[in-house]
Amino acid sequence: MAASLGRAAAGLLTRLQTSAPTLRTLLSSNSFSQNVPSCLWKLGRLNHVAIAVPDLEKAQSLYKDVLGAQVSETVALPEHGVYTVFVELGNTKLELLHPLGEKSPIASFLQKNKTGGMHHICIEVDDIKAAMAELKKKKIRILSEEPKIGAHGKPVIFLHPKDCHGVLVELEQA
Ligand SMILES: C[C@@H](C(=O)O)C(=O)SCCNC(=O)CCNC(=O)[C@H](O)C(C)(C)COP(=O)(O)OP(=O)(O)OC[C@H]1O[C@@H](n2cnc3c(N)ncnc32)[C@H](O)[C@@H]1OP(=O)(O)O
Repeated sequence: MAASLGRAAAGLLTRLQTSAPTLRTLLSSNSFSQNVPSCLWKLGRLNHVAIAVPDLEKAQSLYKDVLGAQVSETVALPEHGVYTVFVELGNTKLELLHPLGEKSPIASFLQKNKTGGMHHICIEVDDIKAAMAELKKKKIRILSEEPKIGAHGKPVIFLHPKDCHGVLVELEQA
């Protein structure tokens, strides 16, 4: 009786020793980690790429008349200090931006980039408040205390370009 108990205990010990690395492999394998959310919010699709332009009519005409894209009317967004025009591209959009008012956030950008240039990218998120909380913890500077309502009538925030490898990043609640 004692001998058979001893043999069973030894067998169990052997199985435990071999199962620990197996468990580690399983835990680190893709099939396992893909099902474990790393945070409470998720990035979605690229909503738009924004281009600051010194002459909105000329830029509109380039995309509409020369490149044949579908181009929206000009919309003034005084709370953002910009005029916007959207260019439909099928898989995403371009947002043409032009300064509105004396305190426009794109004025100094256009002073440095006289002929215009890529100003920001906008990526959708499923939970902007959760994104803000986590990004703050990770010391990414958010350029407003609270989300603002963006060009699509949805809450948006901007992340400092110096914390995003030189690119101004807008996050929009999907
Ligand atoms: C309607 C809405 C929507 O789509 O829903 C919109 O588009 S609103 C679109 C307009 N709104 C926004 O952009 C809101 C968020 N933007 C901001 O808060 C500001 O523009 C900042 C990004 C903080 C820049 O502020 P400001 O122009 O006063 O500072 P600054 O000229 O001294 O720039 C500080 C440093 O950041 C760099 N920097 C400035 N703007 C940049 C940009 N767009 N992309 C990459 N780098 C940029 C400068 O070169 C400089 O680097 P160096 O020190 O190395 O020279």
